[in-house]
Amino acid sequence: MSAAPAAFLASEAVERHFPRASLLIPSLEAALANFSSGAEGGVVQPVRTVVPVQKYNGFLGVMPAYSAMDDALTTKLVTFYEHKKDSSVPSHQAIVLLFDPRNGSLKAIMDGSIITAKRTAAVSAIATKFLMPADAEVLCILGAGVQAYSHYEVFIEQFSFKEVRIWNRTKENAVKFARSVMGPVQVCSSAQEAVIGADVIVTVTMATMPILFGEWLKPGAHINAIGASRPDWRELDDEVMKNSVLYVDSREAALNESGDVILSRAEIFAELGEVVKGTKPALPEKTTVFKSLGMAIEDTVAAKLVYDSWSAGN
Ligand SMILES: NC(=O)c1ccc[n+]([C@@H]2O[C@H](COP(=O)([O-])OP(=O)(O)OC[C@H]3O[C@@H](n4cnc5c(N)ncnc54)[C@H](O)[C@@H]3O)[C@@H](O)[C@H]2O)c1
Ligand SMILES: O=C(O)[C@@H]1CCCCN1
Repeated sequence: MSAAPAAFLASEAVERHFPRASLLIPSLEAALANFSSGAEGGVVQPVRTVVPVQKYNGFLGVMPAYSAMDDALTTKLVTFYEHKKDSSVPSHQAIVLLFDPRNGSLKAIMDGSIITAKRTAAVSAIATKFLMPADAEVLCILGAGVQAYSHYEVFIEQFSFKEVRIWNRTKENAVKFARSVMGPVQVCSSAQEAVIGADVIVTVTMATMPILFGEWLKPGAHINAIGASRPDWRELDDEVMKNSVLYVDSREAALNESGDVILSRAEIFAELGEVVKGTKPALPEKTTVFKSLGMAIEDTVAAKLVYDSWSAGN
């Protein structure tokens, strides 16, 4: 006897079954809370394995996870390469493999790029909901790549900012961003100009050295720090890290992978899942950083959502 062949869900199918990042927010909140509940949360998720491909400035990440609550077993394979300006391929490419947890059979292979873009932005939206200052008016995005777009989409849907600003190292991509999204976006010529007075800041760059400096920050601002996922990479300077209350997705991952956390020696206050559960407070009146490394369990719940919708024939 052999298992039924695995389904292949290309990016169009994933997009069709996962059209909006916000659809995932309830299951992501549950997954974050379960992850931060230890053994009783039923999440098994080792820190990802990352293989450097030094010759080409690239990395291969392997991200397995099992959620007992969702009864879902996946692994994501993701490559991330420092972008060559003339490169025609995206800097991040991914697939997610979904297994039948009862017998180990492979059920589906699906595009992982859309899942990565949307689940990351949805988790940042969750962090922002808890940690942004009351009456936040100004959103600032540093970076104009894939994650900038996915964050913009879910943030505009979930919150009501009066002003959105963007800065990018290559200004023409910031201009392109401002022209292609639905609402008004102000293109800034420097990161400092974009950050000063901002209430919520999203850093979504491939920077390896700080691009956000503490001296620019409005007290009480909330920062979602999405890039710099290597132990020697930074997006935030020491002043940001030391003068903010630091939330992370996973303590273990942050202490292994985040240059911003490791090199600044900043103290981790809480995992986001602990805030969702209510065992650690959200402190929206303080300046807060949510350092996101990205967790396999987020891909697991996203892949389950896509697969369940697809197999129901929606
Ligand atoms: N935390 C998570 O869960 C998660 C998930 C996916 C991606 N990421 C990270 O988010 C970041 C953005 O990912 P993406 O898919 O949007 O990448 P992308 O390649 O689409 O965009 C990268 C952006 O960074 C800018 N950039 C590149 N090098 C820079 C530098 N040295 N200084 C300043 N800006 C620079 C580029 O101009 C571009 O706007 C990456 O660091 C990526 O690894 C995190
Ligand atoms: O969680 C993720 O999917 C990404 C992969 C690339 C590095 C940063 N984190």
